[in-house]
Amino acid sequence: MTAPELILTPSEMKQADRETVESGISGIELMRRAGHAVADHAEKLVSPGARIVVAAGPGQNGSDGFIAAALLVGRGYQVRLGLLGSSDRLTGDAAEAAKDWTGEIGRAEDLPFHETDLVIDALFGTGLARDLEGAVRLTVERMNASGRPILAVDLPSGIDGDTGEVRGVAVKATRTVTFATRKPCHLLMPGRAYSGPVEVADIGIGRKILEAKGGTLFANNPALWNHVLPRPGLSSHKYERGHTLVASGGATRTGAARLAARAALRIGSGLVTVASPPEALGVNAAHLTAVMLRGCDGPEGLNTILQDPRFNALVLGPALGIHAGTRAMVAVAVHARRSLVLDADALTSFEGLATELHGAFRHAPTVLTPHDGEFNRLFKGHPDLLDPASKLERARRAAVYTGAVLLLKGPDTVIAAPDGRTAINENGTPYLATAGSGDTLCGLIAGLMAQGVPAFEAACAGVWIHAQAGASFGPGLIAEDLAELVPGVLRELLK
Ligand SMILES: NC(=O)C1=CN([C@@H]2O[C@H](COP(=O)(O)OP(=O)(O)OC[C@H]3O[C@@H](n4cnc5c(N)ncnc54)[C@H](O)[C@@H]3O)[C@@H](O)[C@H]2O)[C@@H](O)CC1
Ligand SMILES: [K+]
Repeated sequence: MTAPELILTPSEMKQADRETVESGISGIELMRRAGHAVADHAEKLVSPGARIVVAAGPGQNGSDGFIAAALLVGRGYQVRLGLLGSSDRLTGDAAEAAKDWTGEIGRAEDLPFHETDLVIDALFGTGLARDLEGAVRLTVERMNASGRPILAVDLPSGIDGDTGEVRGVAVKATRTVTFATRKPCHLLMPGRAYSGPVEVADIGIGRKILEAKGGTLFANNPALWNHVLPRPGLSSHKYERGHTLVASGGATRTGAARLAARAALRIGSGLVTVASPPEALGVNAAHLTAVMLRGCDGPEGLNTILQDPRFNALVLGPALGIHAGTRAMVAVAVHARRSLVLDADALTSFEGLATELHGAFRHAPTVLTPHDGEFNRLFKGHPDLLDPASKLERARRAAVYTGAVLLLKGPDTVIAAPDGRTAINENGTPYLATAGSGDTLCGLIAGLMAQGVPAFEAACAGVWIHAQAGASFGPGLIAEDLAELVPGVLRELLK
């Protein structure tokens, strides 16, 4: 089984680095390995004889640049190096690394970015501490304007390693070589777009150390959850595969629930029922076949249905209406302690009332699936949840606050569990931004939970499968297609 891909934050990586040094590999040796990895990668991009320009910063990111520059000269490249600031100010390992370079040290500001075959960006890495301004800013702008291929060392300079945000201005890299693990900025937008394809170089920091210092943040891919996906045995029957209930909106707002229901069925929920307001029974009945239908008049109706313990997973929110009745249905669901997915109107009905959800979901597996707008409305008046610059941090805090798995949607969907585990998704496609796409996602997650998949894994798997299905279709995708594409994705996963 492949191990899940760990993502370490800059400060976690610093600790892993320190621990590795304590275990006997020197700091300068780690830097040399990093420099080697950069040189090796550059060699894949341009052939010996080519011109390479290295822009080095004052910290260890610059040191990696110095070491790579020296190696590349030895391999027959024409290398020019420019430093930000004066070389007299380099200290410790950085001063040591600079000694490898015996060529001229120019000023980073003066480098001929337009007249080179490759730029190596070694200005700043994980030590970026403030926005880029003045001469540094101009240097980065000139680098970007050159139109030449840019290889970023560790991360594109100007991108915040934790948040993926641009600090004033940032290098638009063609590719990035990073060390030991990817950092959050390689997966979170806009950092992901600025990084280009990212190669992770092994510089000898062991998995045990990485797990001890990080261990809570992952790239969302099948290695994280494939082992808990339901694999029905020969003797399984539908009642063992769970029963998902999806609440429908009124007569003119029923499609969302059916999309969710269909998705729950496709992902393997043994039975799926749409709980419909009496006035919408006709329209729902006209469109449902394998999915069953039951009348459900508001919170009381839901309470009655949930007396039957076989309904073990529930979707509330899609087109349900923004009002007190929806809040009351959420309260019924919470009280019934079923696996629960809340989206759309079920979240927006609590606009400005998030305190009512404080700790509310601690007692049953629950997944909340807001996009940024819904998140901001839901947690209005809670700056501690809204203000962190990092999407990771916002999702993590909201998960702890509510006791639910918080799935914050976007091109870089973040899934955070109250216990701290967090994953960042990256297989999304812009074609998923289509009406009803979110309803389908709810159904996938609830359908997995109905089959006993824990909330965090169900949310992660649901997001990934949803995105994979969308990507496999591409242009022209509509939400109705998504559930029909799920079997193809599952077939690959369950091989
Ligand atoms: N385990 C790892 O990840 C390893 C990382 N190494 C490298 O070490 C780097 C981190 O090194 P450092 O901690 O020295 O940090 P950086 O080299 O990223 O930057 C720190 C320096 O930049 C200055 N600085 C920060 N923001 C600035 C701004 N906006 N404008 C002007 N100056 C600014 C700081 O004063 C400091 O001198 C990594 O990115 C990576 O390249 C490798 O050398 C070895 C192993
Ligand atoms: K860099």
